[in-house]
Amino acid sequence: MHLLAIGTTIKNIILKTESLRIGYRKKQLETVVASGIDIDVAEGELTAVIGINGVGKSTFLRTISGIQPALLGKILINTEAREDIRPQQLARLISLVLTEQPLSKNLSVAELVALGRQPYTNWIGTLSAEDRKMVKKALALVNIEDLHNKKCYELSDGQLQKVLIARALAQDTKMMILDEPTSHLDMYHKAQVLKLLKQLSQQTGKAIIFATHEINLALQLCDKIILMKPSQVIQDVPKQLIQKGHFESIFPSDLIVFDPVTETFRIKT
Ligand SMILES: Nc1ncnc2c1ncn2[C@@H]1O[C@H](COP(=O)(O)OP(=O)(O)OP(=O)(O)O)[C@@H](O)[C@H]1O
Repeated sequence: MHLLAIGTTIKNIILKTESLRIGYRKKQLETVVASGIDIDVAEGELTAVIGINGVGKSTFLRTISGIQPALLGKILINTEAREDIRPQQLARLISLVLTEQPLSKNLSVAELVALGRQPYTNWIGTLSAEDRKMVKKALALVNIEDLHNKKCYELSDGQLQKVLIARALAQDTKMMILDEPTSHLDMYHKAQVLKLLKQLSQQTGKAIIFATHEINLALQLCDKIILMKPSQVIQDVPKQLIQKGHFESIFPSDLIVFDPVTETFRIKT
């Protein structure tokens, strides 16, 4: 078992990558998006993946979650090589919340959240008492019990995002991966959803990894940050990344600057 010492606490490592290279392969042609990725994520940790548009955040999340193959290197999930894990077992280890995923908005909230139980139900999808209990618990954790009978087409973007998070919780996995969970949300609801992820990582012990453009919020809330730059991918705690000056060079400096004192980006005047 891989363990990580954080202060005096020892935590299980849920995800580890070694010399990982990600990108796309078409016939003989390999397009490398990022390489030399060495990261680890432990239980109960909230980790943000940040970086400019097109740097490879979604490609990274799709690769670690098994939607697309790695070009090179290792991905260990709960100490097992990802390619050795059968799809059914992977679905019990990783839940995914993707943007723009096709979903039937004709379903009620409870029905959509119940889809998270698919890795556990029989082939006709009959819910057991345990499945129903997990759906109820997921709705309660996200604090949306009052929505359970609503149709998904009746929900606001913020409510729908919470329903998708509840579906991932109902899947009862060690790790939850979200790609831009706060896109389309206003400032208040962005903060609300990210705060919810923080609480869930602490309450449930899940490792939660999400891609985001909300750097200011991620710096305040996350245990760790995976910073993707065109030349390298670095993982560290927010304080260390700030102290080492990594945020000063993320964006071209003509428009916005990072203020290490307030730990926020500002428009250049
Ligand atoms: N299916 C694909 N085939 C080939 N190249 C792709 C494919 N999908 C994405 N890319 C390329 O991979 C690179 C990384 O894209 P990716 O979507 O992972 O970036 P991102 O950091 O998530 O971007 P954004 O912040 O804009 O969502 C880009 O150059 C993109 O054009």
